Amino acid sequence: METEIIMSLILETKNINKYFGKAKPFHVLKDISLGIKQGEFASIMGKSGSGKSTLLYILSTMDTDYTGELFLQNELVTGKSQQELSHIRNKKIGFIFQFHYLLPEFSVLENVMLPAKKLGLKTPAEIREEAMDLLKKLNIGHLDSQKASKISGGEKQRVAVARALINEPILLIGDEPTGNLDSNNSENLFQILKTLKDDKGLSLLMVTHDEDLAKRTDRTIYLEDGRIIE
Ligand SMILES: Nc1ncnc2c1ncn2[C@@H]1O[C@H](COP(=O)(O)OP(=O)(O)OP(=O)(O)O)[C@@H](O)[C@H]1O
Repeated sequence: METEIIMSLILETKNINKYFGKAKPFHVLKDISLGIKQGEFASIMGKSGSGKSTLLYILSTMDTDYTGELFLQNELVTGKSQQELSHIRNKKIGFIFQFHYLLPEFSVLENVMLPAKKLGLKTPAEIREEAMDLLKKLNIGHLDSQKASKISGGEKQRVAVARALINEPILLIGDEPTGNLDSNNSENLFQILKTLKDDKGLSLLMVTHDEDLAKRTDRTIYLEDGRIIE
């Protein structure tokens, strides 16, 4: 029984601790142990300064300066080289941020294709076709050749979702993905994320300040002063 539960974890942390500063260290994350199952949509909430972004950086393998262990699909990623981590990140994790970080002078299609080109597992023609498919599924197929700087905020976030999905990740991590959107676009994006979970069995982990959205996820992880509180 226990094996079954362990097998289904997409992401797991064991006793993660993090300090900022050397002379007078500030203990920012305290014994964080959590697991995200396949097909689970989890949200992270907590006051400003509680450690949410710091935790996301570690979970997304971008910050390696911590103690404890991080597993992705039961594989220990803590201690791997930056090159290995970059490959794992590109292949397994999709990111959506509050600010989309699209390349403004590139077209919508080019922005979506970029992570797949970087990963280098498919031909440009295959990548183009898959990027186009994603844009169409997100109802922005008609914007493919528009410059990213020339589309609306809600459209930019949908492009960011397509970009996050192009390498078929197992986990989507969002740092306040709806934070910069009006309520209509926020709801729209939330529905898109929920569909990805329901239809594709994708695991999602999203930091949000929106209590109503958090309530509609499968589980909310509350952080207080760097600690998970139930
Ligand atoms: N590079 C750093 N050096 C020192 N302290 C830092 C650094 N980055 C963050 N902190 C501190 O760590 C704590 C947690 O910061 P973090 O950004 O993770 O909080 P947060 O919960 O994401 O906040 P917010 O909701 O405002 O984004 C804060 O007290 C912050 O001031």
